[in-house]
Amino acid sequence: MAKSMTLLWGAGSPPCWRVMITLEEKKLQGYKHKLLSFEKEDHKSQEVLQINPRGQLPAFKHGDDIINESVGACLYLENQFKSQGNKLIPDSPPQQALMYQRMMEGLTLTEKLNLVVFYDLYAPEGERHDSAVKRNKDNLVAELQRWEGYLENVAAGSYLAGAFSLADVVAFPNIAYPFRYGLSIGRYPKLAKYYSLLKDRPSIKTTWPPQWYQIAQRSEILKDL
Ligand SMILES: N[C@@H](CCC(=O)N[C@@H](CS)C(=O)NCC(=O)O)C(=O)O
Repeated sequence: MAKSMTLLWGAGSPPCWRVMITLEEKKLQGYKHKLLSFEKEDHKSQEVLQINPRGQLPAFKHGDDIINESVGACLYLENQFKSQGNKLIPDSPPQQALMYQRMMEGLTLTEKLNLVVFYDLYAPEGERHDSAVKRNKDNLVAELQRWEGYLENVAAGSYLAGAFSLADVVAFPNIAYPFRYGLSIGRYPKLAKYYSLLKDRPSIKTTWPPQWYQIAQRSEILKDL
């Protein structure tokens, strides 16, 4: 079954990582995959555009069915392979509600993080403002503190919505990311604990971005948050 799946991915991309974690959790090893380079603009190649006309990664298909949006792909895989591997959507209404809530909030975290880390990419020279940099940083601090608060209320050794779920699949890459950019363990102890709980989970360890092994910390851009 996995053999009929193709994933074009970029190393360190949180959306790609989500899909890869889900494929591992659902025991779908053996899917075709190709690591592409953002630096070489591989994501704008015909090979990607044929699957993802936005020229973004992930580009994912199962047979002839294309589902590129990372959260959509995770939901698709869970729904298609419900009884295979780990169950990623809880049944009980309160846990399911919390799971969907945190899963979708994970996208807000992505957005706020990207606005700080990739500001220079989004705003061309001449259109950059110190006030925007400050506002984006303040928004990210508020968002990270919100997640710190969520984890404050989570039982020790537990995940975002009870058992490991799609909420963790979607949010974890965006929690790992800030630490790679120097986020303070001291100021965000709950996030740091959650990060260290999940980093050794087999599905996460196996899919760890290859270049992160070479350079553990990319920069210190988030160290003062
Ligand atoms: N909403 C998409 C976002 C995908 C996305 O932003 N991918 C980035 C890599 S992290 C990308 O390909 N960026 C290159 C570009 O937009 O040109 C998803 O969640 O799958």
